[in-house]
Amino acid sequence: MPSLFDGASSRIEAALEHTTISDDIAQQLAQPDTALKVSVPLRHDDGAMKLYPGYRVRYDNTLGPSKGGIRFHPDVNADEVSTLAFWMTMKCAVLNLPFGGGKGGISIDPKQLSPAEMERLSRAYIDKVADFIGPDTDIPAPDVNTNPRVMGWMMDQYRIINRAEERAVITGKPVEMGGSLGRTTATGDGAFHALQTMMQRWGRKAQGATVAVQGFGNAGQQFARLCADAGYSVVAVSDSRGGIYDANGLDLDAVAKAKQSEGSVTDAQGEKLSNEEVIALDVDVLAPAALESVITAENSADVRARVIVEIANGPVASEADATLVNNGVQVLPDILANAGGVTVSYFEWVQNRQAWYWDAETVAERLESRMVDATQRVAERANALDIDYRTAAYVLALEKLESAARARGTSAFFRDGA
Ligand SMILES: NC(=O)C1=CN([C@@H]2O[C@H](COP(=O)(O)OP(=O)(O)OC[C@H]3O[C@@H](n4cnc5c(N)ncnc54)[C@H](OP(=O)(O)O)[C@@H]3O)[C@@H](O)[C@H]2O)C=CC1
Ligand SMILES: O=C(O)CCC(=O)C(=O)O
Repeated sequence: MPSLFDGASSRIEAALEHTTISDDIAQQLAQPDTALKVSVPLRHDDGAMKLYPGYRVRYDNTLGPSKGGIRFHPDVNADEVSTLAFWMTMKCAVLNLPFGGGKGGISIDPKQLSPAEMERLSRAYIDKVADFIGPDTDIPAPDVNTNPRVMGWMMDQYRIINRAEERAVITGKPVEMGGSLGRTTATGDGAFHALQTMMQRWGRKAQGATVAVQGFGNAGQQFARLCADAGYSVVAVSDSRGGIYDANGLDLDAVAKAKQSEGSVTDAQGEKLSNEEVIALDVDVLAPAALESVITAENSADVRARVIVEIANGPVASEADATLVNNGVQVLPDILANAGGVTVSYFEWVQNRQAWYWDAETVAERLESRMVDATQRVAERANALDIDYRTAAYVLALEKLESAARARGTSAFFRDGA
């Protein structure tokens, strides 16, 4: 099996077959521009001191400062962080955001930490990466197992180190600290706009269409709620402990309550099923909203959904692409479908720099407009070239990056006006 990174970058090769741009850009994107590995010290509540591996990668800065979340998870490693930073590069390019791609993380199980340990860990991470990040160089944000509270601690630590408040250094902060309204729901909101835009193009109706969502966190939960409100029937949801199913549609308020009070969706009413079974459900829309590579060469033929909305980053391994395309499964790719989060992060950065804050309606309208525009551009390019949506999104991203690299003129690949 190829590494996560090799699998991800193979999509560039596929896209280059459908565009006339120089493959110099593929060379430029073959590895991260800068990668930092640190040891993050944490004094546990019982007095024990342990060191955890931490990472921050600035993948490519052609379009602007690198941008991307910070993940706390036991599986975080250098290959994963680089891959996530690569996807951020492509995502920001598809959305026409003035950012390159970055990502960070710590290899740790945050579920074993008290709130005080989480705060010390978040501050210790910033102690290690403070010289590497900045509002004009690299701007972190939340990802799996990190949230506005963690971003607030991190921004505060950056203030302590620099002896100056710098709100635009981190996005996804609490609103009280300069966070944008609408950032918490933005990833789910954006995925929903991408789906609705495509449904309209296909002439398909939401009413009664069935949806399964794997992952009931920040992004998955909001997407599920919007789908239910729009008339879809959300028949299955899952989290790290497994899933639940109801052919008549789940009561999402009850599911959220069970998740909040008991820690898992599996504590709500519904037939129990495994995460593997969620992937194979006969539904109209499958939304993987948890981790990478849940649809692989092994299980891709089991997918019965008509549409996959990639809310997670990299939920479909590259080896599964061909089977899904051949089986007529329409995949709305991660670098489009989950771009709502970074888009509102961009809005937050703009608001921080102007010290001028937008109301919730303005954020929502601008997010919808950007998501609809990007989805239409991807769909139109896919139709024009008779290719799948993922390849079309990569074509758009590569063209954007290539023309920016040429305009910049500083890249080794584009010297002398070549
Ligand atoms: N937050 C954001 O703004 C953005 C997030 N994304 C991507 O969306 C995905 C989810 O992120 P986010 O919602 O923020 O993260 P959260 O930490 O809020 O939620 C993650 C969810 O995934 C579940 N999960 C973890 N492992 C598994 C597993 N093995 N099988 C099934 N479910 C699992 C978790 O379960 P449990 O609750 O039990 O831990 C949780 O419900 C990630 O891929 C992330 O990179 C993409 C763009 C932006
Ligand atoms: O909001 C951001 O800057 C990045 C969010 C993120 O990590 C992602 O889109 O995967």
